[in-house]
Amino acid sequence: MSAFEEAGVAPELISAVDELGWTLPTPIQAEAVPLILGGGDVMAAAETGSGKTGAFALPVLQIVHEALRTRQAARQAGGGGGTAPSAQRSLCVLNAEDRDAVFAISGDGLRCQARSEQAWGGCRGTVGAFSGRVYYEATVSDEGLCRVGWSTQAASLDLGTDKHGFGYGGTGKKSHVRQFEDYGEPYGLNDTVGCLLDSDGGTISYTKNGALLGPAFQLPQHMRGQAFYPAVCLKNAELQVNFGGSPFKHAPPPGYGGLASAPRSTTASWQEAPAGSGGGGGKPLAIILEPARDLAEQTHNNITLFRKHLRDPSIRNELLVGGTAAAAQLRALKEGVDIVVGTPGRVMDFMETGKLPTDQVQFFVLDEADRLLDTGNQEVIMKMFQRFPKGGSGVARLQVLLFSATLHSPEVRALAGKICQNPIIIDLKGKDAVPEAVHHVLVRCDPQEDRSWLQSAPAVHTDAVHALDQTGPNLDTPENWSEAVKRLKQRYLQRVLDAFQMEQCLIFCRTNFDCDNLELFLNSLGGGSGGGFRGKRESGVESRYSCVVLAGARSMDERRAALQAFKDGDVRFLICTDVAARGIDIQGLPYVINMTLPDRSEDYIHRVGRVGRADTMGLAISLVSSVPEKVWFCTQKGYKPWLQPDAHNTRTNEEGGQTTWYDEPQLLQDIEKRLSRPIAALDADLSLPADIAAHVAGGGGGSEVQYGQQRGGGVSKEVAERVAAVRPAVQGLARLEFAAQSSFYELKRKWAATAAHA
Ligand SMILES: Nc1ncnc2c1ncn2[C@@H]1O[C@H](COP(=O)(O)OP(=O)(O)OP(=O)(O)O)[C@@H](O)[C@H]1O
Repeated sequence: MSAFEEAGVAPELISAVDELGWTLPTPIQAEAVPLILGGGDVMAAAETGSGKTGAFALPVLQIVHEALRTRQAARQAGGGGGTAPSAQRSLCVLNAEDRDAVFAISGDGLRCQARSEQAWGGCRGTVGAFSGRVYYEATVSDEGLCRVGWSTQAASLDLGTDKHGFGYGGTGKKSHVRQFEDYGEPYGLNDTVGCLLDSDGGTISYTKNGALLGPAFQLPQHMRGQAFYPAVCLKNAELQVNFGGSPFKHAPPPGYGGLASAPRSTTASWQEAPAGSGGGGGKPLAIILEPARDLAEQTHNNITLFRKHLRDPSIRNELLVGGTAAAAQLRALKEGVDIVVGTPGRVMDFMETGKLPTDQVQFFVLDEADRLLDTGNQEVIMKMFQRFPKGGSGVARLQVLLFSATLHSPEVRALAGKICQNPIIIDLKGKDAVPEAVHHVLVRCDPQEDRSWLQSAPAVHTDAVHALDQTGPNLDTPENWSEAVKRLKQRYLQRVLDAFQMEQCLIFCRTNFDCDNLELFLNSLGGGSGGGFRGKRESGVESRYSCVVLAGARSMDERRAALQAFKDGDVRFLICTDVAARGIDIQGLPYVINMTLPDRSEDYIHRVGRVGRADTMGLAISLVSSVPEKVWFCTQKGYKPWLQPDAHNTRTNEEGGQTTWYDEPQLLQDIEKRLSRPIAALDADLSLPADIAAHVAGGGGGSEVQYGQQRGGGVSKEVAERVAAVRPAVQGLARLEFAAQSSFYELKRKWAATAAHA
C-alpha cells in the first residue's frame, strides 16, 4: 500500500502524482491531506518547497469530485440534486447574444449571414451537448466563405482558431488552433454539411449532402464531457441551419440524433446555469486565492495536472487573474467552473458583478495567507467569506484552509479567528522555516577597499538616487560611497556568476527599476533574451549572461514567457523582484542571489526558499554592502520617482522625500537572528567557506552532491537498481503484513461478537 493511499487519496489522484514521480507524500501532505479529507478547517505552516500545494490541492480535488459525482448521480436518477436543469427544453436556435457584431440572424434563429468581405463573423447555438451523439445541418444559401462545426463557450467565435473550437470550411479544410488541414472535399452553394458530435467517443465528423466524410477531430481527453455548441463562422456568406426542429435533408448516421431532441440530461444551454459535465450546475465549489498572478497560474497548472484522471464527471478549473483579458474567463464561468484559482482583485470583481456565483462554495483556500494579508487583502477576504454559504454539516460545510511558510503573524491568527472553525494547526517547522538543503553565504561589497567600481567598462546603470549628488573618485561622502556600492555590486555579480560557472540562477532585486538596470548590465556583457530568447542553449549561440525579467511592472504575457524560458533552460538568469519570491516553483534550481537584502527577514526566507525545494541542494548568495546605501522607498503607490529624480523626491522619507538609507549589516543581523546562525562570507577568491565546501562536490570533502541535485545521493544508478531489485520482495511482505493484520482484526471482531452473544 502506498503512503498516498494511507492518507486516503483517491486512486485517480495517486496515478496523477505517480506520473509526476511522487512516490511518497511529503510530511505536510501526510499530515494535512487526511485532516482536510476529514472535513476540518486547517492552518498549515511548513518550510518553503515542502509540497504545500499538493497538501491542499489533492484533498480539495477529491472532495469536489465526490460532490460532483453525487450530484450527477442524483440528476441522472431524476432527483435533481438541488442543481438540476429545469425540465423545460431550451429553444435550440442560433444565439443572438453569442455572436459577432457583423453576424445577422433571422427572426426564427435558423438563417444567418455575415456580409463583411474583410472580417469573419461567428455565432454559436443556444444549446450544446456534453454527452451522447448529436447532429445538425448547415446548408449554404448564398455564395461566400463558411466554416461550421462545434466549440465550447471558451472558444473564440472565429471558429477553429483556438484550442476550444473545431471547424470545417468550404475550401475543404478542417481547422483547429489555426491549423488548416485538408479534409473531406470543398462545399458551396446549396450543399448541406452535417455536423456530427460524438461526445462519449470524443470525435467530431462531418457529412456532405448525406455522404460521411470520416472523423475530422479526436477531442483531447481533458475536453471530453465539456459542453460543445454548434458554431458557424461566415465571411460574406449566408447559411440555413437545422438543429432537428424540422425534418433533416439527409438522415443522420445511425446512432446520431438531432441536437434539438437530445435528452435534456445531456445538454447545456446558454440561458441557464449550464449543466456541463459536472454536477455542480457549473457553479464553483472551491475558491483558491493566491497573492500573485504567477503563483495563481502555477497552482492552477498543478491542479490541471492532478485532476487529469478524474472523470465522469471531469473537473473544470479556471484561472482568474488580472492583467489578462476578462472575456475568456467570463466565457469559462458561463460554461461552468468547479474550482477557481485566482488573485483577490479579479475574483472579487467577478463576484461583485454576479459573474462568479458563490452559493455552492465548499472550500475557501488562502495560499500564502500571510502575504495575502501583507498586500492589503484583509477586507476583500472578509467580503468574500461573507458571501459563502456557512450552513450545513459534513461535506456541505464550508471548509477554510490557510497555508503559508509562515503563519506566526498576529494578523494571520486574527483572520483565522474570524473565518476558521476550530482549525487544526499543523506547524511542521515553526516560524523559521528554511530547508536544511539550503546553504547561505554572503559576499561583502566594500567600495572603500575595492575600487573596481571606478572602471568605466562594462557600463553600469544605477537607480539615479544620486543623480543630483556629487560623486567621483576622490569624494568621501555617504552619497558617493552609496553610489559606489551600487556600481560595485553589479561587478561582484558578474564575478560570482563566473566563479560558480552558473548555468541557472534566480537574482533578486529590490525594485522593478533595479531589475531593468541589471538586465541592461547583463545585456551589455553579451547577455540578453531577445525576441524568442536568443540565449537559447540548443541554438548554439548560447550567451554566457542570457537573462529575462520577472517583475510586477512587466505584462502578464511577458512574465509568463520569461518564467517559461527560464524553466525550459533557454536563458540562464531570471532577474526578479519579490513577486517571484512567494511560491514560484522551479525544479532543481541550484542558486539564488540577493543583489540587496530584503528589509524584512521573512522575505529572505521566501526568497531563499526558491532553492532547496523537494530536498534539492541549493546555495543562496547575498551581496552585502559594508557602507550605507540610499535607495528608493516610495510611499505613494504607482509613483516612479526614478523617472524624474529631483531635489524633493531624493530626500529621505523622514524629510518628506521618497528614499531611505539602507543599512545592510543591520539587515544581515536580523536575518542571522531569524536563522539562528551566522552567515559566512565567501573567501576572497569567491570559493565556498571550508565547512560548506565539505558538503558539496568539488569542495574537497568527498561529497558527491551538487547544487541543484537531490540530497542523500539516492539517485545513483546502483542504488536505483538495488531498490528495483528488492521492491517486489518488500511489496510481497507488505501484502502479507496487511493480510495478517486483517485476519487479526477479523478474529478479534468474531471473538467480540461471540463474547457479546455469550
Ligand atoms: N510528494 C512529493 N514527492 C516528490 N516531489 C514533490 C512532492 N510534493 C511536492 N513535490 C515537489 O516539490 C516542489 C515544491 O512543492 P510546492 O511548490 O508545493 O512547495 P510549497 O511548500 O508550496 O513551497 P512555497 O512555500 O515556496 O510555496 C515541487 O516541485 C513539487 O513538484
